[in-house]
Amino acid sequence: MKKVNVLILAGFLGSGKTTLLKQILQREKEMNHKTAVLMNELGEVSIDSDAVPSDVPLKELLNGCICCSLSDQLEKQLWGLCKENELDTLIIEATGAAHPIDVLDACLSPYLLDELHVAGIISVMDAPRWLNRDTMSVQSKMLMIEQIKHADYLIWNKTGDLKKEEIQQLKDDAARLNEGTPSILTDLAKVDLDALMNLTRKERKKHQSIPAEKLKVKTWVYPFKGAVKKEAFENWLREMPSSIYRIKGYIKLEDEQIYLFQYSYGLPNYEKEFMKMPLRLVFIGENLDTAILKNGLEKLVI
Ligand SMILES: Nc1nc2c(ncn2[C@@H]2O[C@H](COP(=O)(O)OP(=O)(O)OP(=O)(O)O)[C@@H](O)[C@H]2O)c(=O)[nH]1
Repeated sequence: MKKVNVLILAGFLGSGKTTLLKQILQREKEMNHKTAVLMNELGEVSIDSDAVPSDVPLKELLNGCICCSLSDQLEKQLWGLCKENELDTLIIEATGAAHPIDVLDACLSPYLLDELHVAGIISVMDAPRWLNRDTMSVQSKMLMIEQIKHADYLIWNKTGDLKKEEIQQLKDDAARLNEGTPSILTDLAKVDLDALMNLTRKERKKHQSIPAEKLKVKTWVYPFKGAVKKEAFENWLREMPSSIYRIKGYIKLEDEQIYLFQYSYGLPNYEKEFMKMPLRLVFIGENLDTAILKNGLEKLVI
């Protein structure tokens, strides 16, 4: 029986996994491959699913991490996707807080052995965040190290504005932490998709699990009552603690237009949204002081 080729997309919050996923889906469509996506988000609200075209079978696991609290559900959902569709390829986008080996373990369950061929783990790393990782908690740093160590293909993303020494540092870190693994430096997760799809999974190395309770990454959703002024919002963002790793959701600006808003490692990004989406932002980070956040956000509403 033909097995479904599985790719696991890993990498810290906001590193560029969904940006890569969109390109893989486009390539698989051009190759006439039937592809499905299993997407996991830490928050209770799904935002990234909009990146998946409506003709691609999609299952979502929300409000937890597939490498720990949702691992049983991951097996069930994978089974369902394989049984309901005649798939060639299945892409799992893990949350940025997931340990890739724990996700791999769930895919290698005896229950799924006849269904899946796991091609490997692709880790997308936010290069500027990695270079400045000393501002992060020990656990988050450890998780990023694990995501690099266990990659079968390593993508240093967001490298466009880096200096020569920083590029060299990334190359040295890749060689030190995961010698011999293909690694590339890029922007907007642009990669040679043929090379990526011909991945070979390496021998498993011993891994260091990082339990969710130790990682302390939490999510919080803020529903907006109205539009906000972009300038005031961006001033507020600049004052935000660095332990807020990621924000995503829908926001209305003073032009009364709704935008898909994304924020990761200091960079805000707005994309016009033409559907009437609920105005809310998902915050993901450590030590979220939701009272202070709420107070600041309320003041922004026009
Ligand atoms: N400046 C810059 N922004 C990028 C690059 N790649 C991705 N982004 C932006 O970074 C933000 C996060 O990208 P995503 O692809 O959603 O990241 P992700 O890893 O899927 O995020 P989570 O699923 O929340 O962990 C988005 O606003 C992207 O447009 C890049 O190379 N440079």
